[in-house]
Amino acid sequence: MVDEPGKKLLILLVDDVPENIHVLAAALKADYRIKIAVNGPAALDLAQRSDRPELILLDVMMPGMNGIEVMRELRSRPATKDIPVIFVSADSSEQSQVAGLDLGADDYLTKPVVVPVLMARVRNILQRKCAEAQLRLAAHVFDHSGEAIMITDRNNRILQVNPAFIRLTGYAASEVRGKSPSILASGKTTPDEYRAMWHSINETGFWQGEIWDRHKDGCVYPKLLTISVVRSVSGSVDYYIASFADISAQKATEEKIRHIAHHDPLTDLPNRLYLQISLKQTMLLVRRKEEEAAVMFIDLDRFKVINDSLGHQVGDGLLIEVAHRLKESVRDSDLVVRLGGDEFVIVLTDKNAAHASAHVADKILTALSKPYLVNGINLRTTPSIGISLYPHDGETIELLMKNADTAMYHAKAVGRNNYQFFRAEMKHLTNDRLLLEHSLHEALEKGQFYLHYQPQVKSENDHVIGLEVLLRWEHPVLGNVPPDQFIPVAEEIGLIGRLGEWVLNTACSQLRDWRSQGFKDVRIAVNLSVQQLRQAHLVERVASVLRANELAGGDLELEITESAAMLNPEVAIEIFNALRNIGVELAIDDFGTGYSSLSYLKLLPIQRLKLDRTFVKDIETDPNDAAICSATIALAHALGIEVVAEGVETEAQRDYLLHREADIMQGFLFAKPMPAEAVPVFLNSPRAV
Ligand SMILES: Nc1nc2c(ncn2[C@@H]2O[C@H](COP(=O)(O)O[C@H]3[C@@H](O)[C@H](n4cnc5c(=O)[nH]c(N)nc54)O[C@@H]3COP(=O)(O)O)[C@@H](O)[C@H]2O)c(=O)[nH]1
Repeated sequence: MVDEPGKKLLILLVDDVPENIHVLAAALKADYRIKIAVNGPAALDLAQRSDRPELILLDVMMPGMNGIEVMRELRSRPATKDIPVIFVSADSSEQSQVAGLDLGADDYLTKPVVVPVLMARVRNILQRKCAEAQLRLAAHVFDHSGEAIMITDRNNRILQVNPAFIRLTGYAASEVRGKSPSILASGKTTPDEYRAMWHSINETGFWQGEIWDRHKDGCVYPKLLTISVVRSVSGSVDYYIASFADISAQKATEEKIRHIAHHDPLTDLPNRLYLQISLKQTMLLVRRKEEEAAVMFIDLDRFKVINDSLGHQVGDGLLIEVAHRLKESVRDSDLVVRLGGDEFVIVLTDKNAAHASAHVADKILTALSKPYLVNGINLRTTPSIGISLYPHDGETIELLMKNADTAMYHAKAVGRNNYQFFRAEMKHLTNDRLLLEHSLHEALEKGQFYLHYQPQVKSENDHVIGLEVLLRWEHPVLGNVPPDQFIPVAEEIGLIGRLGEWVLNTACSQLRDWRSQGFKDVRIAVNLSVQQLRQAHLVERVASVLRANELAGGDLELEITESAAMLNPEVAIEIFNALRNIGVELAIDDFGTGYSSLSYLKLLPIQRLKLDRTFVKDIETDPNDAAICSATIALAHALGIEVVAEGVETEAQRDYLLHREADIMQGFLFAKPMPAEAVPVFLNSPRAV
């Protein structure tokens, strides 16, 4: 029975004498609702209805079923057994009062009733029942609460704990009773935090917050704890009531959300947002410790080419492995971030950040240049690294990042696969790169490209058997931009496909012209980029250009660099075979600078290997280069392939290569690349015959 505010309690009056009923009702009706029964069966019926009485005033002597029998019935029925009953009887003997109370009556009144006594007894019983009901409710809440509850005395010794406490902490009630709650402490919540907690409890009588406790099994867990003080009427502390819940799951969810917000989903490295937050803290810390910080901007060389030609899955796999190698190259305390795409940033601190970052950059260059195996495909990539130092190169995050980025562009511009520290004079470089990209986009439409042709001669007689087609770009402001500079950019911005097609069309149409002038025996050698190799319908396009210019397949040689062919050798073999089927000749360019698998090399249906000019250059002075040249020629011949030696500049080089039986030679010794109109003159010259 719990008091419902605003609703009067119901009392059932049971008496067979109307005058008695009248007296009782008159006394009670102002404060209570009244129901009346004039016999035992009617009383039992009313007592178990849904609108159950909170108290029954029961006459003992009634005809038929007397009060004692009614009482017995009430106590035997579950619905009525707890309803308080006051016997009202004319029998004032002690014996009869005891008998009534023994039966379970709550009180005994004798007739004639004295109204104030009646009122006081009724009030007392109802108040007691109400308090009992509230205690029962509180006990139920205590026992069944999902939150752990712990009651401690004024000395903060545990008095009572509920079942949820036992479940949550792992301790039985008997193990904690009489002990301090510090038995639950983990050591993770600091003394300062506890001091603040007690300050609030003592000052306000209340505290709520998160602390870390230790389960009996040793596990440390976070809990949300509420402590309130119970004071006596005089104001002194009687009890502390602590309730708490394990918030591990909530904390884990919060942590997961924080992690997602601060990390890159592909590599699980911290992201740009995290970098911003962390770099700010690093700068403060470095200042305090009088140290320095280095921001290293890392970009993978030609990543776009790999991604576009081998697909995003392979690109993603490569980025995951790069992230792993970067982590391996630095200390745990250093920060490795993926900004997006193929851009990574490392932040490290040191007394001498320049020295430390140079050391790390060397490690990264070595680690990232090692071969990768992604989805069964062997890959290679290299990084270009730009480094800015704090506070020397900038006092803000934006400036440090910008300067590291500029230094990275410089590293690309000076040949990739290296690192550069930021220098003020590099600033113009970023603008140059943007200008280059922008200019490249419109160069084709504006007719700024043209071709040069470099003769290839038969070693034994210097007869010109081919002309390598070399792309040139004359920009009105930038002047002559070397292909080494603009071709990688054209690849990165996705322009190389269109550009390559223009080269093929122009060169084939030029050969047709020369053919019509009577030059029947030279073929042209056109460079093909890795992205063109993956172009849809490449073979059909080549066939169609040849047809359009009335050329045979053998009039055209396609040169593919060793690294492009080995990027995905299976695909290269398939495309090469298709090109061979239309009669096109095939050469592997820059041989020796990439990483060839011999098992794949022998499967490629190629006619020529072009020995890179870096080996030819020092052929007379460097025994290693000489050995590579000899070995390459021997290998090619063993596979039935001809060798074109590139970059032959001196008679001595020529003699050496002739002696080693290089089949074809190309280089400034014979002719520099020349414009189309110079070619007929050269072909007609006595040397070229
Ligand atoms: N995908 C395409 N790549 C192309 C195309 N046109 C050129 N290229 C590639 O650009 C790289 C640089 O070429 P380039 O500056 O034209 O240099 C060529 C020759 O001028 C140079 N060479 C030739 N003989 C000598 C020599 O005796 N000494 C010397 N120092 N340099 C010499 O070599 C370059 C030709 O090299 P290769 O192609 O490896 O035979 C270069 O990688 C070109 O391939 C194009 O249309 N598409």
